[in-house]
Amino acid sequence: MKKIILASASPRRKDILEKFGFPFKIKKGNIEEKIDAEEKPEQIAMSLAFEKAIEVSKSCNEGEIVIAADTIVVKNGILGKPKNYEEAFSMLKMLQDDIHDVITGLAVIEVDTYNKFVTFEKTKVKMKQLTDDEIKRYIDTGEVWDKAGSYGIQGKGSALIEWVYGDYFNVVGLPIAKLQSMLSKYFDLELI
Ligand SMILES: Cc1cn([C@H]2C[C@H](O)[C@@H](COP(=O)(O)OP(=O)(O)OP(=O)(O)O)O2)c(=O)[nH]c1=O
Repeated sequence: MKKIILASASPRRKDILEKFGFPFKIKKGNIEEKIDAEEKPEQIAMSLAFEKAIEVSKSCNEGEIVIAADTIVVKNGILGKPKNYEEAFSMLKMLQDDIHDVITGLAVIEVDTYNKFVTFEKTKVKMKQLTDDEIKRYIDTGEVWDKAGSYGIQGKGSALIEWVYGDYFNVVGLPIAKLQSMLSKYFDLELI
């Protein structure tokens, strides 16, 4: 019986995968998320997801399948997690009243065969117009810190979003429909 290892410390990725009742374990690797500004955003998200999966697969056992993901927000460059208040403010100021892309890189590695698959999903998100005061009040909710682009669509950040075009779960951090297809097609693993 194959076992899924989710190479992630993100509670959101865990929540999404847990819905299926398929048993899995969590193992978090420790990679430094370096971004090469020369590369395309899709490539960056895939490389980071792949590095996370490789790192964790080194300490995995036979029969295990490692899943990793990396989510970035793209608008005039790549927006990761904010390091401080000013960064969170300037990200939200840039995102408000406009459309941006959320890209999640997804990597799956089978430990036995070393078969590897890497892909990405892209979702378009329209954030509504926000005053500086609204941005500040949102930062004060405290939910911006561990989120790419400084917002969480699944939390109070839902009130900032006008529309989403594409996979909502991709914005939250795990493109589950794509993952389900990948596991079924290449690893004979059925989530549903
Ligand atoms: C845009 C957006 C991002 N996010 C989150 C998803 C990711 O967890 C996070 C981006 O950081 P990531 O580096 O992708 O992931 P992580 O550090 O949280 O977890 P790990 O590397 O251990 O798997 O931003 C939301 O939760 N909601 C949103 O609306």
